[in-house]
Amino acid sequence: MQTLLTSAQMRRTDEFTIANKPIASIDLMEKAARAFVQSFLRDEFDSTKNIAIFCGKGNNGGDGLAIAYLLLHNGYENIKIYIVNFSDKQSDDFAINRQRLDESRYRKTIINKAADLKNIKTDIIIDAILGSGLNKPLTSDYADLVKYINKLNKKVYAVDVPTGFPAEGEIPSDYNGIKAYKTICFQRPKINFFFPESALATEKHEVVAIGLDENFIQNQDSDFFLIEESDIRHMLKPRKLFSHKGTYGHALIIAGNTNTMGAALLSSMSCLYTGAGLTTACIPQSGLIALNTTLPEVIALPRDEYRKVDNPAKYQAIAIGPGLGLSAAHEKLLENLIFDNQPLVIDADALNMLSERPDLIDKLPENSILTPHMKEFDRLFGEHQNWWDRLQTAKVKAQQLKIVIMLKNQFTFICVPKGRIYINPTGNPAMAQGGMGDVLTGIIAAFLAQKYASTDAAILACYIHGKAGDNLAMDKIVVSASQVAKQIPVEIKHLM
Ligand SMILES: NC(=O)C1=CN([C@@H]2O[C@H](COP(=O)(O)OP(=O)(O)OC[C@H]3O[C@@H](n4cnc5c(N)ncnc54)[C@H](OP(=O)(O)O)[C@@H]3O)[C@@H](O)[C@H]2O)[C@@H](O)CC1
Ligand SMILES: Nc1ncnc2c1ncn2[C@@H]1O[C@H](COP(=O)(O)OP(=O)(O)O)[C@@H](O)[C@H]1O
Repeated sequence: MQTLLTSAQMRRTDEFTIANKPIASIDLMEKAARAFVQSFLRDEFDSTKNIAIFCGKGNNGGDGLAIAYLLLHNGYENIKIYIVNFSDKQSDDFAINRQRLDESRYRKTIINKAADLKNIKTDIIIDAILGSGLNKPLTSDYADLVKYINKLNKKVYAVDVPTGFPAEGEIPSDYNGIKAYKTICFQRPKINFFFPESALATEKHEVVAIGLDENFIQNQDSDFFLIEESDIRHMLKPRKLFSHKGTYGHALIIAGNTNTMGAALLSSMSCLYTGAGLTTACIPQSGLIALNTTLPEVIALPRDEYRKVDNPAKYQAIAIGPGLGLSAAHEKLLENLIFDNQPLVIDADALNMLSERPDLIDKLPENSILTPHMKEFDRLFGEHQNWWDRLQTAKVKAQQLKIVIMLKNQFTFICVPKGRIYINPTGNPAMAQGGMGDVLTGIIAAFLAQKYASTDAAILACYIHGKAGDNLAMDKIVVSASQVAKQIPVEIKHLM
């Protein structure tokens, strides 16, 4: 897991690295600039392009100057350097890089106020005005300059963080910072890059290592952790010699209705393909033929007037919700399951019924897993105006109720009872299609059936679900939920 840090913690890491490694502050800046340029050159290899580099007077601007220097040395002739002179202060390393530039033949333009800028002709912009030192919203000249740059509608590469974008905390809905095409950030992604609102500031980000002390970073106190493939490889348990279906547990999927039988099929299919020893689908009578013909391996349990799961203890995992439909009978079924006090996976309509019965929320069995998307989450726990606040609520609820909350999105946040938030990096917009969440629910149930702890099951399921989607999307514009389900055993095999 990568520990993710706030700007203040990054600054401390910076200081610690300089104090404890044989590297001076200016050399760290040089390393950052080199790492930026390496990544930039992979995208922009045409050295005849016009590049405008805007540099503030802090360390972000210092990076910008070093980047300009390196690009010029790489044969990029058409570089214009703009020094944003809106403050009397300058950082030491900015000053050193500025002096180096002053002593060279390279020219620069000083901008004393936003209105100084007129008729800039450029193909590409590098934004090094303000970085992680941002400590208030952009106003006056900074706001005007950024507005001007955004209006040029050019490809903007941001250094470390787009100017005006808060690295953590609430992202204002009226965000007025730089709108970058790509942000190349140092050592760790900013926490806020994982929120949907970050699309206002950057289309994508790439993290480049600059030699900061990894031990120091990993040992910082943080709630945020980015899941890595190596974690998944460590967590997965191989199937054992002499094992049999009983070894891998029995999962019960309570799902489907007359018009939504597909949801039950998708969840059951992914449960089967994730390796549960036995999968039983509790479905409406009307779905029996569909189940028996499409998934002959799955046991059918008709749900007519079904109000109670007989002997729930015989299942190692119970998931309820996909395509279930809302009814008094289903609500009773959910209530009874909650009173049975066995951990549950609760998705879709089961979440919607739960939001109508707040009395049941407090009674959720410990280690249950809730898988809401944004709207389901807000129905359960109240409206939120932004993702930062929503995530804070999810974190608190997961701790209070001792459950796992998977707040689904492009980057899903997995909030666990210990107060940690795991961020899943896999998945892509080709997966934005109905049924994808049903598949996720089946995968979670299968991992629980195989006796993975709730937190591990949630992390594994989310990562592998997204990874399957990523690999399938390499040559497809859209990936269907059943394709993802069928890809799961292939992904698990690759990861083992
Ligand atoms: N740690 C790392 O990994 C490494 C970091 N490096 C680089 O350093 C960057 C951080 O640099 P930094 O700390 O000097 O701050 P930076 O963003 O340049 O701002 C300068 C000053 O602007 C001011 N200011 C803030 N907000 C404002 C506003 N809205 N409107 C007006 N003014 C505002 C504020 O000054 P103040 O208001 O406090 O006087 C602030 O101090 C980081 O992003 C990365 O690029 C690498 O070089 C090496 C490794
Ligand atoms: N753009 C995307 N990038 C990554 N994952 C996505 C994207 N869109 C959807 N997904 C994933 O697909 C699933 C959708 O869940 P959900 O909205 O409950 O779907 P459904 O109810 O149709 O089954 C989630 O796991 C989500 O993370």
